[in-house]
Amino acid sequence: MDLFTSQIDSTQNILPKDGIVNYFGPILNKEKADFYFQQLLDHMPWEHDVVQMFGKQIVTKRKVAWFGDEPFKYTYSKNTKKASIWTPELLEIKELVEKQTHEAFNSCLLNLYHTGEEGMGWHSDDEKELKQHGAIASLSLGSERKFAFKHKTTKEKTELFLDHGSLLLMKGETQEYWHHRLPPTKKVNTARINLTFRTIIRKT
Ligand SMILES: O=C(O)CCC(=O)C(=O)O
Ligand SMILES: [Fe+2]
Repeated sequence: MDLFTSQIDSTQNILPKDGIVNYFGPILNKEKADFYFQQLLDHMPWEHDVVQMFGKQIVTKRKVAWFGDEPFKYTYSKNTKKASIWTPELLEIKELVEKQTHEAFNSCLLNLYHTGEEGMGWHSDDEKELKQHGAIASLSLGSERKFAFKHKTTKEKTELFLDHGSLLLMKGETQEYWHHRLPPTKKVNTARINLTFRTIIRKT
């Protein structure tokens, strides 16, 4: 193990309280991370997202794609989407993420940020379709970006950089007590793809 990787402790909680966030650093080597980045960039059915802002529907520059075990329906910002079924590449990545985290996931939301000027505002991943206190694993590909957490009541902040091929895991009460965001930046001119693996509650 080299000095760089040995400095990342994936068992360390990067939140001071009210939730658990672990940063694993890169779990893919550069060659594999470059390969998946290009594959996903070229072959995902990318669509602009629609979000609710000050009571209005806004079409984002950022694009999304959504996959799952089944054609799950998922509603956020008053917008209902239907999941596509996993591609072979996404299944490979999902298995890798599950092995690292010892968690299981049944869906994935992918985000494509074309440049640093695209980001995602403060939110928590607490939609009613998601398993309560379920783990969310976030794999980053492409340009390195800052990611931030802010406590909903105390406003404490924690920030970190998400590297090419890296994995972040949010679990426990994280979504209940913390917001997170991907701040926009003028310092980055290249694209980033993020995959967030989640658990959707199956309706019986
Ligand atoms: O791009 C990221 O790192 C975060 C994405 C995110 O928070 C989400 O999709 O809910
Ligand atoms: Fe999120």
